[in-house]
Amino acid sequence: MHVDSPRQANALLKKAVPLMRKMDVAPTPYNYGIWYEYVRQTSPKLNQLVDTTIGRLGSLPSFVSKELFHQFLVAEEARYNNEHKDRLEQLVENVSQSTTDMKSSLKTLESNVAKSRKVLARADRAKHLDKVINFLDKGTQKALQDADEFSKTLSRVNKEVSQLKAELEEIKNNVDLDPLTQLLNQKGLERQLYTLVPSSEDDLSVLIIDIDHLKSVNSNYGRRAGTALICHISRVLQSRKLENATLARLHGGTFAVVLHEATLDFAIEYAEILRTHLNKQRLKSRNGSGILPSIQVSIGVATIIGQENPANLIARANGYLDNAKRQGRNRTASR
Ligand SMILES: Nc1nc2c(ncn2[C@@H]2O[C@H](COP(=O)(O)OP(=O)(O)OP(=O)(O)O)[C@@H](O)[C@H]2O)c(=O)[nH]1
Repeated sequence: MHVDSPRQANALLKKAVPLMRKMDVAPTPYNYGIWYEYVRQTSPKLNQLVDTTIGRLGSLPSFVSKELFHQFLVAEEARYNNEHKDRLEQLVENVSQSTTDMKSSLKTLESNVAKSRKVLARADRAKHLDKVINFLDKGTQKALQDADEFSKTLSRVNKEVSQLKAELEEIKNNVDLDPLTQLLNQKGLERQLYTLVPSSEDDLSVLIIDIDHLKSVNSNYGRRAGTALICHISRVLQSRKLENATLARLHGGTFAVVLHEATLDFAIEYAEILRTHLNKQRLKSRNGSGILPSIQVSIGVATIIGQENPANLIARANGYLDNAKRQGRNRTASR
């Protein structure tokens, strides 16, 4: 997957958004995703499909962009990872082997039946009846065994295919989620922001919250304690979530909170409430290495300016977070 720098993303969005407006395309995450990749010219096939659809229908209906999104964007990230590919290849190999065995077994039975028929057609058939019955009995027993084996293989394969389908479906649904906390991941957050920005009126604020000295927590108390700390903060953020807010874990110990209809002053106040609440919490380490120091986080807060694009807004909040770290950590900065 390619990751564009904020500058590149900005330039691409400047091309994509006017096109979307011209086509009267709704500002949904799917549409942003598709038109972003369209102007980026990531896949000639995608561009060709978009052009053909617009040529035929005069626009790109949302069900088409949703399908293209799953086909071209999700597919790239999630659909067929190597593990799934290997499992599918193994399945096809198993079915193919079983089918060959079954075919050869049926052929043998067919030839046994033909031979028996010939014997029964002879004048002295009475002499050979026992032999023929035995012969046919053995042949059918063998075919039944093989058919049973084949049917077992088929149901194994069927079960495995259903499981693969379910796993792929889950990957598709979770492509925007952070597996550790089930909050949105960075990509999910960006998609959300693309839908929120057009309707915001200078009142969309972003908090980037980063755990202070997570590296030391990992080395002093073990990585499990560090991960437990990440999960704990995620739970605190969820329990203190404001209505209409969006939460994400961007990476490691870094979270984002998007506040809709929140001025900069309000967002700073809310950031301070979260930070001081976290300061009062202590986590106990399970491996007996003691109680972790009080939770400290640094927070960068930015409020959207005019038609600022999401990547820029996040980059500004990250810049303010760096300022909070430089000024000594465990504080909120908005400049
Ligand atoms: N336990 C745990 N650690 C993680 C996880 N993801 C990333 N990390 C680690 O978290 C640490 C984050 O370090 P930084 O943010 O660079 O620095 P820091 O020690 O938190 O220091 P400051 O952010 O400057 O206060 C790195 O050592 C990562 O390896 C995770 O899921 N669990």
